[in-house]
Amino acid sequence: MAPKLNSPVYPVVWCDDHVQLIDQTRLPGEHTVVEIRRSGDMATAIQTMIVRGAPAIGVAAAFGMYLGSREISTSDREAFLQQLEGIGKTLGATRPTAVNLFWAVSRMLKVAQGNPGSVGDIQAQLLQTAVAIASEDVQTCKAIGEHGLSILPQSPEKLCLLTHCNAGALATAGYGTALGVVRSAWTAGRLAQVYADETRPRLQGAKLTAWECVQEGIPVTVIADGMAAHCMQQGMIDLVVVGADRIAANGDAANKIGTYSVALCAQAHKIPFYVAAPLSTIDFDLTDGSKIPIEERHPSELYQLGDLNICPPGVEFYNPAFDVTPAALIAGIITEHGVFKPEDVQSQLQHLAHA
Ligand SMILES: CSC[C@@H](O)[C@@H](O)C(=O)COP(=O)(O)O
Repeated sequence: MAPKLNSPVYPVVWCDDHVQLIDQTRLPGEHTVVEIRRSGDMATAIQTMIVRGAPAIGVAAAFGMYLGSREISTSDREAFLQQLEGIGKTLGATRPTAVNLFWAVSRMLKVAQGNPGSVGDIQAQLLQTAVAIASEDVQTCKAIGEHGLSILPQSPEKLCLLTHCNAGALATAGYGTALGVVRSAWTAGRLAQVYADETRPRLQGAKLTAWECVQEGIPVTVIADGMAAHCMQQGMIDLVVVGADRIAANGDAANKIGTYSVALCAQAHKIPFYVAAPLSTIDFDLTDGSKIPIEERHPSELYQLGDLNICPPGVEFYNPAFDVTPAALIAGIITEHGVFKPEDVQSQLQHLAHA
């Protein structure tokens, strides 16, 4: 049996002089930690989804920037900053949808540009900033979890909550966004059951959300994505909470492919549909969700199940990794600053955004 990972789970950890990533491509069967010492390896780890989930990608990219800063050999400040920008571009080219990646790279670049000291001083401040981004993210997730308690429907019965993909500790620096709400509801004694959509094609729900719930002793039922509507029709779901990869200024939210269908089903059954995400996931530069870049991934994610090729030769594939749920379907966005109607996100939160 695979060794138990430490609980709570921290998927991106700074360790003396390198980063340790939990290899999420191998969970739940194997609990492997990958050591990352170079920015190029961090870019590959993000692209291949060893580390995944919007806030976790942001934290990983921040450490990638620091690792990259150590690879630059010049002591000339301007040349250093220019090369650092190039490293930011390499990291930014890995996954286009999660805005936390660009947010973290931009915060790291601003720190470097704003430091008038030597290259050594800048490198030291970059490491401090990456560590701060990671620890802030855990605190942010805990605040999201706390605010999430306020959206739980008042009922003498314990609640059944449905989620899609994995927005848990693994997808953040720790604790999770949507699963942060689940954890808080569980601790408060308000939760009966989590329904986890398996989340084709990569099965983050069946593999990662289910694994996290089992680690915490939270009752979890995995369903195939196509079963969510049926479960809602049967009255089995009280509430839907999902994460997000990028939220536009008007409250439209991109999340794992299939989230939009869940939101439509929830609307049809009058079940509240919430998005839980930190401020770093809101892209105030995009007026609406149609402008969110949607990553397309390799078709093998669709036709390969383990070593098995499940489709006949000659088939074409389309594999968008995310979809956009229109703000009109979202009851509220749970952030570290409270719960907001999608239409209020810009007016209430833009002034708080850092980078
Ligand atoms: C707190 S994580 C929110 C989202 O990043 C999550 O729901 C999701 O869609 C992750 O997609 P992934 O492709 O696994 O990186």
